[in-house]
Amino acid sequence: MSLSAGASLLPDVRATYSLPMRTRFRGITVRDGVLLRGDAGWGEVSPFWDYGPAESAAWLRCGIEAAEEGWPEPVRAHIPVNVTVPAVGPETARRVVAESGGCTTAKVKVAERGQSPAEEQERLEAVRDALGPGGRIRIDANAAWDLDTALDRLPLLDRAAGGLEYAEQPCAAVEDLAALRRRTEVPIAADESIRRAADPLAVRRAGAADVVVLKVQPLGGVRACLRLAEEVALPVVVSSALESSVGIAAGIALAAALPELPYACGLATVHLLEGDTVPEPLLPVDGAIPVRRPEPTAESLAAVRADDDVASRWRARLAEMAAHVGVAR
Ligand SMILES: O=C(O)CCC(=O)C1=CC=C[C@@H](O)[C@@H]1C(=O)O
Ligand SMILES: [Mg+2]
Repeated sequence: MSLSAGASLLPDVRATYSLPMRTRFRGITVRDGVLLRGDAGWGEVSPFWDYGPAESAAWLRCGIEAAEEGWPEPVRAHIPVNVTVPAVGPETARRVVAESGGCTTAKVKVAERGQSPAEEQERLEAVRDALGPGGRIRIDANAAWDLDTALDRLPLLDRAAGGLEYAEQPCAAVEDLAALRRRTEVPIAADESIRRAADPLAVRRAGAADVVVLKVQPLGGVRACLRLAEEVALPVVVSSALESSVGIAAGIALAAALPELPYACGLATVHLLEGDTVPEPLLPVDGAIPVRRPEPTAESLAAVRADDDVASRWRARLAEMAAHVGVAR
């Protein structure tokens, strides 16, 4: 089945998976999605449920690229990755770092609703303690702070962490990121301002970031991200959208194909799931994930199969996304 030959068709939908999260993350406790299979291999399509059909269309394009076209040649064999520390208490944070598979960079979630600044500081102190002085710590506030709160919090969290590598999306608005960047020593990374923006290049024009975070599914696939990386001309961190290993493989393919990769990537998130779609998950060893493309098996898919209700919701959703992308089912 080929996309270039006449009418475009959706690759075979082979499975709908559903996996509990080990810790609540981004407000979700279960991750689910569909797996496509085409001539080039397996692809994952797993937009979060709060994304509508238009925004989710990019996620489908990424899955179709994986299944039908495959990815550009890698220029490296291993991708250094960060351990992702959810908004947990200090003891759990310490354990997450210790069980990360040798990661020396940690990305720590902050600005969780209902948590105090003191809890964030304790989490960062625990992560620094677990990583040691040579480790790197970045935080992600998911656009939750206004400019004044960010100006207030950043120096405190920078101190608690013993130095921050960068702060990811501290504020929502590009102008606020730019204003903050002018007034703080901590480098700024843009995530939502890239993946959920009508104009991802606005970040560059405004001088709003030192680093951009690229996620292959929300940005429409590996090739679309390579083009964007070239246009935006800032250092790139490839991060996951909490996919199973089939989807993580697309992020790994992007990280492997980028001409420069100066930072650890946020692709070690299979740890956050209770199980995986493949028998050999894409997890770090000595702080890096090897560049490979794991394949599901009948057994691995059976173990994570979504129930009929979830599967039928995904069928309906996929039909809406396919209509946006212009592929027939
Ligand atoms: O970057 C990482 O280390 C892991 C991925 C990650 O943090 C995220 C994945 C998907 C949705 C987000 O809430 C979150 C992020 O904002 O970066
Ligand atoms: Mg982020």
